[in-house]
Amino acid sequence: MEVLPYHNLYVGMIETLESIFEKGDYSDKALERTFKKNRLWGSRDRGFVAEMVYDMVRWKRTIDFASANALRKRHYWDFIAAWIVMNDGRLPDLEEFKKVKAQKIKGNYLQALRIPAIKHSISDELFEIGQNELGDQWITELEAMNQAAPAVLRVNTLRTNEKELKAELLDKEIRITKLKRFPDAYVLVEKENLFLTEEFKKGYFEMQDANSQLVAPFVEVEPGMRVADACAGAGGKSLHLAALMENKGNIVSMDIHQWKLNELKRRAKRAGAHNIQTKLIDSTKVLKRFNKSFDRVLIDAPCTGLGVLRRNPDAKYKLDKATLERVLVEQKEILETYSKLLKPEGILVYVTCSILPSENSEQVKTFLSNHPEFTLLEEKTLMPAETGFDGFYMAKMTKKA
Ligand SMILES: C[S@@+](CC[C@H](N)C(=O)[O-])C[C@H]1O[C@@H](n2cnc3c(N)ncnc32)[C@H](O)[C@@H]1O
Repeated sequence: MEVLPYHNLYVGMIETLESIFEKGDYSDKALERTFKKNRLWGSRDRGFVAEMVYDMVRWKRTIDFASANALRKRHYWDFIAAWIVMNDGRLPDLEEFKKVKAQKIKGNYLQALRIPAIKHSISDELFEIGQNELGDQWITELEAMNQAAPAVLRVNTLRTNEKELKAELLDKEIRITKLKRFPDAYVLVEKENLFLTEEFKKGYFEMQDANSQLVAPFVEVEPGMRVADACAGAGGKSLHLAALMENKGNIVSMDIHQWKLNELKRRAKRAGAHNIQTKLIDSTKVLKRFNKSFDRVLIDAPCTGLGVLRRNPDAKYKLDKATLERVLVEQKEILETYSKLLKPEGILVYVTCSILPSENSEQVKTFLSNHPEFTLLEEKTLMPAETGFDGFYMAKMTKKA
């Protein structure tokens, strides 16, 4: 690991970690604030701080153990030192690192490796949940999800095409390579902040994990159809559906939060997606008029997010059994409620970004046993370790005439 020696970088790092660990801020937002405050940092400085912060969030529990609970004592310098020592890095020659006992840290770290939940930096409760549902596979998946996620983009075919986007980005020395088996997915070769590019502002692409890009094609939409995106959030899937439908037909993007739908509208405008209409679901009554009116219903259900821990490592310490129980009830209700919107012979797709069978195949099995008018057409579980991308589950069902 390359370790930069400048004192101010560590001060910024500590401020960022405090706001993440103590105030519960999102890592990207906390980093953004730190960078705004330190405008003189160059790209190498920013890259170093960002990578350290993301890694330390990912390995928080392991580092805390190796540093003899530095975090609990709010000894952030010791916490950072432990991370550097664990990675065989050279501690910078700074006053705050002078008293660090590297041998002690290494000894603690060896001990940490013998306790699975600490080794994989996850809460005991969540470790147990995964093990109960996935057995030995859980460790393999945890190992995969403790890696940094690749940056993947989806070319927005409503605005541009592969050739044009590639050429424009290359002009700025940004290289992307095509991912086989994913029609519009490209992976970023070197780290870059793509959100700052002119091409992003023009709506030429969206950042979207490769497996997530398999959801909209799974819905089998066609131009001119009427489609409900029942849990649309900020619209990742709605935008992709609009592109596949070539802006023809009608997508109703629903959510229980207006602020998410506002963000969706903003993104749709940028992406040139004109066939999306948003609908706030503030009571199930508003859904009555939509009964049996859609050719396709996509339910991208709220879930534990256990397939996307790479992007959201903080969840490893926050998710618990009570959250899982609550989410299971919500998913069941959402399936009941929104499946009513489907026309006979239409297609209903249930999706989560979790890898737990209880949120996935078991939910679908229960739904099908209560609804003999539906039949299962296809089911896919995408595991992070096998695919190299985020974990997803999708089930395709149809309703008899
Ligand atoms: C997995 S996220 C959706 C992500 C989104 N489809 C995307 O591709 O960006 C689940 C969404 O379901 C919404 N939600 C939760 N309960 C809901 C309900 N009863 N009806 C509609 N949406 C709901 C949440 O607000 C959240 O935005």
